[in-house]
Amino acid sequence: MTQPSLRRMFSGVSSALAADALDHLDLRNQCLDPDVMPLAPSHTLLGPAFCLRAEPARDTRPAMPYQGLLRAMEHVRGDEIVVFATGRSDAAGVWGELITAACQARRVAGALTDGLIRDAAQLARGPFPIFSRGTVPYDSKGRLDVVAHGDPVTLGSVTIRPGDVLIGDLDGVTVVPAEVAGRVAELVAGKRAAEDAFRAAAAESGSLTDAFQRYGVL
Ligand SMILES: O=C([O-])CC(=O)C(=O)O
Ligand SMILES: [Mg+2]
Repeated sequence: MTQPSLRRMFSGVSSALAADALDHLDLRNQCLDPDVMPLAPSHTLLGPAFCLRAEPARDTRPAMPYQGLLRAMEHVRGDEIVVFATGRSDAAGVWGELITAACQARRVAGALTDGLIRDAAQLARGPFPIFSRGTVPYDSKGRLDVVAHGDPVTLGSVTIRPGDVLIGDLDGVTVVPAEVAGRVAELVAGKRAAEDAFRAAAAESGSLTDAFQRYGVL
């Protein structure tokens, strides 16, 4: 799916609205763990996933460090979001300002990891959206090696396949499987209209019960 069509389908759609639509399709396990959060409140994600996976390094003093990472990052395309699966590792900051600089030049749409990042002060001031569990100053060299890219990855209990649509904001990250993206966009439009009507009614009457009886959403 191209970014312009994704933008058209999901413009302004929150992770919560997307999760509600997925609930409707009985896809009830599509949100990442709640500790995966944006580095800055302005950091939001919308785009297809580019997946890579890291494992604990075999060699703490590698002669040729970063090889898997460098190889993988040659394949990421503009508009994609790099999904860096680490098995929720605390071993190293797998993302930083140098990787970000290259990604910005390629117009990559953002980065997401179930691990940790570093260079947070610079990155929090920048526009490139980054979601992670937190920060640590350690380098990945000799700690975590990228061992695969282009394959599905699992973050916590949620599987992300290349091309699945990621919607992230301050609430967290919702993963929309690519094959239901069109249906989710339709359901979101309906829920959004109902929420708008609910909000107006609730603001006027102050009664949640009344608004819920009229519009059937919350
Ligand atoms: O060295 C790394 O893997 C991450 C990093 O600090 C950067 O991208 O600046
Ligand atoms: Mg750095």
